[in-house]
Amino acid sequence: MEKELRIIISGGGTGGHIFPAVSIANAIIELRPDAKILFVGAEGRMEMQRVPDAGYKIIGLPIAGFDRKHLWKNVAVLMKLVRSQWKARRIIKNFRPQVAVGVGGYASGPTLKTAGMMGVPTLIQEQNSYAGVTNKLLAQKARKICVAYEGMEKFFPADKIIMTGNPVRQNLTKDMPSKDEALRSFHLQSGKKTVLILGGSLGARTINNSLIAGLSVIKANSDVQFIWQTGKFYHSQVMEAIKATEEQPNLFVTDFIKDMAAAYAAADLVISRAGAGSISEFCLLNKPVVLVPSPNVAEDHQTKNALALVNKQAAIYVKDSEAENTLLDIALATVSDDRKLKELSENISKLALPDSARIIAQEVIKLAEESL
Ligand SMILES: CC(=O)N[C@H]1[C@@H](OP(=O)(O)OP(=O)(O)OC[C@H]2O[C@@H](n3ccc(=O)[nH]c3=O)[C@H](O)[C@@H]2O)O[C@H](CO)[C@@H](O)[C@@H]1O
Repeated sequence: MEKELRIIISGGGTGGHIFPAVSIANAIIELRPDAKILFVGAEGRMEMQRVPDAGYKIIGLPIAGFDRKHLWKNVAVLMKLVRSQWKARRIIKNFRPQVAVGVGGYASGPTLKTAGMMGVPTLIQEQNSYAGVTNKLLAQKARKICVAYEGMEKFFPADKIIMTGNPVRQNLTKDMPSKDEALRSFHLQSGKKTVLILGGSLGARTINNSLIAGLSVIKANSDVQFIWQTGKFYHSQVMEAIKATEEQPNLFVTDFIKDMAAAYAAADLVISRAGAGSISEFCLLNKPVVLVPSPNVAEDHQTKNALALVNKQAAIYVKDSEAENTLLDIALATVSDDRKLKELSENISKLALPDSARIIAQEVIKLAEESL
């Protein structure tokens, strides 16, 4: 009889780390339905809700990020780090995984470091074109490093790197509803052009402000409708602004979209930040997109993510600082230009890397079996 596989997956903080993790877990279960998977996240962060939503168990560590502005506050952060390592040690002792997978974000640091110290092989997945601090630290001990962009030898030992692309949640490619069904679920009309507005998993201030500034234009263009994801932080501000303009029948507004398959099925055009996970989804689903990279991320990596597409005429680029003046006009002109939509869709489809989750899952299972 095959011995039971036991795998820890750790990381989170934003959807960009959580959803690839869920997708890897699903692919492992597809290949080995008997595998036991345990997630380890950070208390109070998004993964503590999204991972159970996806049907997996998660335990939280009391970890927090370093405060670069108020250095004195980091004494408490260091204490939390030590407590997290103890907790990670207990989790690993009880669960006895054969492999630990890190997807970046706070929790993967103490979990994978402790796993490595306890002799458990580790694999990390880096989603971006610029490696995160945690993954760079964990790379020395990791057995395999799965990446989505060329040139990652700058950050990681070349012999450990495997080019896999970013895993995308399986339901986005398998169970897409029809466009009409999708539109109905957002209480929007069929037969109208639809723009999906995404601010990454947390929402984007600039994108929200650009749309708020254009509310009267949106109202006047009643032949175009919008699905607008504001992010939790900005939701009430956006709702207030909309209320002030009275009725807006061509808008569906929400803080977070759970059913992204429906959102993509409904959309003729997407406006979005340039997070690595979102970009992988646009490529796989051949979605025409206007990208507004966040300027507030390490090494400006979203601009690099975006330019990889823009340089191949596979996306439209709007600079964050220019969005308030130009974003809505560009989106409205693009969504009514069928030739342009087709060209963007064809070009972006060429950049898709399907099968990413399955390839990573195979590597994870291989490592686990080696230590059975
Ligand atoms: C501000 C910040 O630190 N952003 C980083 C974060 O982005 P962020 O967390 O925004 O991540 P991504 O753009 O990579 O992915 C967002 C994910 O959330 C999903 N989604 C989004 C909105 C919604 O309402 N519902 C929903 O399910 C998308 O389908 C996608 O799967 O991680 C990415 C991957 O490491 C990085 O490239 C980004 O720079």
